[in-house]
Amino acid sequence: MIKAILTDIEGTTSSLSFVKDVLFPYARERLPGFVRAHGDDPEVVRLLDETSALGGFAPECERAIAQLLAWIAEDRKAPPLKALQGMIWAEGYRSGAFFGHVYEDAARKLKEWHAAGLALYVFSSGSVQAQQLLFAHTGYGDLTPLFSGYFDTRTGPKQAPDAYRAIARQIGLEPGAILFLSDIVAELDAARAAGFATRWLVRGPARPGPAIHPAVPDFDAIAEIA
Ligand SMILES: CSCCC(=O)C(=O)COP(=O)(O)O
Ligand SMILES: [Mg+2]
Repeated sequence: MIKAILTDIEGTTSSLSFVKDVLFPYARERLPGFVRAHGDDPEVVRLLDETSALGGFAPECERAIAQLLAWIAEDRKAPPLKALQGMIWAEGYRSGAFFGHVYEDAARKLKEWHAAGLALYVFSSGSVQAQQLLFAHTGYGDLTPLFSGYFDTRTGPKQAPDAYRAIARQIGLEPGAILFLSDIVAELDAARAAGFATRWLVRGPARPGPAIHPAVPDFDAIAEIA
């Protein structure tokens, strides 16, 4: 019996286009200026040091900026990049430059599932701060009260079964009691290998895929949960 739902964001609760065409360019344009302006912020210094360590070079601000921009270009889900993007998006949400996009069916079903007693969690490559910002600033209001917790790649890569095992331990449920929702089959494979139930979100035209992950066009089609 499903007791908790763990959901991906990009392509699942929210559109690919919002992340790729709104959030990513906003952070890319502001990242060099943000890092230079916050060079004495201990958290930014820590993230730049982590960038240098991951990149294999001695700590140096301009070198770290170049590394971060290279990771953006290849959409590398490096934790210090994702953390800095979240810090930059905070200003975008605060100033009203954009809202957090959430599909209508996702917002409605998340509210229904929460009201029915299911525990809701998020697992995204975006930092926990970025996840909370997105759900706090949606067109359907602040959805953060619906969620019991957030996980990012500091728990582990989304395509690694161990990340889902760690999440199940932290949630305190057997993996089989957790349903994972994602648009990416490799993520669903990892969750399934850890024992999670899965649904494959295929928003837009239907695509052939593995029967082990039932395909659904939206959250309304996940009817048997609640
Ligand atoms: C928290 S919104 C930004 C999502 C993000 O940064 C990203 O890389 C996409 O991650 P997801 O795991 O949600 O596909
Ligand atoms: Mg996704």
